[in-house]
Amino acid sequence: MSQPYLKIDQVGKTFSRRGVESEVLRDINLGVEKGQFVSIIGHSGCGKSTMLNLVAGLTQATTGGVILDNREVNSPGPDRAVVFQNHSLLPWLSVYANVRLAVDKVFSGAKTRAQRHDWTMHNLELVQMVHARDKRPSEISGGMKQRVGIARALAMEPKVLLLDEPFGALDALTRAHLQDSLMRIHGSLGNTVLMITHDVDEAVLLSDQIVMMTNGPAATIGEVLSVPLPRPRERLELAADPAYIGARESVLRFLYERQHFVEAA
Ligand SMILES: Nc1ncnc2c1ncn2[C@@H]1O[C@H](COP(=O)(O)OP(=O)(O)OP(=O)(O)O)[C@@H](O)[C@H]1O
Repeated sequence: MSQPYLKIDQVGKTFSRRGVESEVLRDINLGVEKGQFVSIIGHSGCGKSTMLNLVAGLTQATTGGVILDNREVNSPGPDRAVVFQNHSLLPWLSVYANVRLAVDKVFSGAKTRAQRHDWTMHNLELVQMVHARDKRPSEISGGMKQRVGIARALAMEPKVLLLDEPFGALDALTRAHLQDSLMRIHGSLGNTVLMITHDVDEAVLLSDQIVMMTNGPAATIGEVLSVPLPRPRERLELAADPAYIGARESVLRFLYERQHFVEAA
């Protein structure tokens, strides 16, 4: 059988701090096919960010490993671009320069200056941010900053886009706009995406698969739900769609019946 494009293989992660060991993840096995949009959902503190960081190469697995496109992941690299909840734009650079910096880093050998400029502008267009290209991050809204972060990540042409609650800090309307943008971009570019979210509707609307994590310590994947809704998806039409309602209910049942949130002591 052929390998999935992204494979998390029997991964376990134990942190050691001042001689105290805490097992955060155990026996994580997940395969993601090229072009799939996969969400990870689970209660706070179960280890979702740790899992994403392992794929990003920011954390090393204690056991098992991560394989992307037949190569083992051991360190961060431009083939895995991460967008965090709180934007990580450089405040002294313009919107354009923030994206251009990533473009120059990845494509300085492969594209000419003019091509790198065009590529930067193309990615700003994708997220509809060309109009603010000369602004600094402090001069634009939170939603706009996340758009720029997404443009910067897309501009690196990563093999997998890693989104750690990218819309978590935004108001509901801005969030909906950005979800629609992301769906449109995924629809046209076919990116492989791994996204952490706490929002059940967001997970169902955007995903092909929803990975549901059990509570920690030693959290693992409790269930993977396929979302069989055809694309392109329209949020208003889906609200009354039985398949959408069924998927939403499955995730809610998992989170609130099978895996109650227990507040850490
Ligand atoms: N570098 C670290 N050293 C020690 N413990 C860590 C480290 N990083 C994370 N942890 C612990 O691992 C557990 C899982 O954290 P993680 O941030 O992955 O969870 P999460 O599901 O993403 O949480 P949330 O939904 O609240 O963002 C937590 O108990 C956290 O304290």
